[in-house]
Amino acid sequence: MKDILLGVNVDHIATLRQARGTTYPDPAHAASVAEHAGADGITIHLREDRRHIQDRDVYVMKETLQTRMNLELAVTDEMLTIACEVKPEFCCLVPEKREELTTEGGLDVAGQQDKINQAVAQLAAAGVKASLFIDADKSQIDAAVLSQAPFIEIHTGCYADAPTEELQLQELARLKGAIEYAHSVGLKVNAGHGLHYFNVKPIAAIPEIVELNIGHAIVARAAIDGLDKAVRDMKRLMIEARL
Ligand SMILES: CC(=O)[C@@H](O)[C@H](O)COP(=O)(O)O
Ligand SMILES: NCC(=O)COP(=O)(O)O
Repeated sequence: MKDILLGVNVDHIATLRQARGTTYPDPAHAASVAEHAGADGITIHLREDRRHIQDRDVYVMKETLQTRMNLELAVTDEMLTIACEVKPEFCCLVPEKREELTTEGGLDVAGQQDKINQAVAQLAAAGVKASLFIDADKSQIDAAVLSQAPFIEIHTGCYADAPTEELQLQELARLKGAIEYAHSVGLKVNAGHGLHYFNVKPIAAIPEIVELNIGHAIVARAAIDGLDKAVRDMKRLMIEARL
């Protein structure tokens, strides 16, 4: 059986922190817990609007991660400068829209080939392996090969969000075809977005996938699984205060 890696995305821990402007919960702390639980890497997305991960988090995690950082970034001068300074092991280039709830689609590599080629070369010169977050589309895969990025991450959102089982099976077949093709042309293939406890298995079974990046479902599960202890701890403190 071939190994598959899990990259845990801790953006959603930072979302909770930013909602109140507190210092907790700390994504670096969450990353450490995830690593102790077996995460093979930590994914963070420094969005241009800084809605969750902050610059400071990136620099702190560069010092504290025991595994490796996969830093997701938009293809802008500001972000590429940060990536070249931080030098994460991987940098995943993603599309970004300010008003989106989450990353809605893959990066259009074919439509901005020169810009992506330059970004991949800039990262490579800094010793950072680039990954391109793309849809399961042959023309985007071919463009990724042209860019010389060693990795792609296939966006699994269309599969995860498919409204019926039939459409989900169609999406799964499309993902499998694209992943097989990408692997055959020499790319290392990761996948992720929208994966959760009830839809991950058919994706994890695709043998060419190196790593899955999963965040929202894991953080949501952690909140529910940890709630019992969290309530007990608070109640105990309150009772202790009256003793
Ligand atoms: C590119 C990607 O899929 C992740 O960065 C994911 O989007 C993280 O969550 P947000 O979309 O909430 O930033
Ligand atoms: N690149 C996908 C990712 O990092 C995690 O996405 P999600 O599980 O939070 O939807």
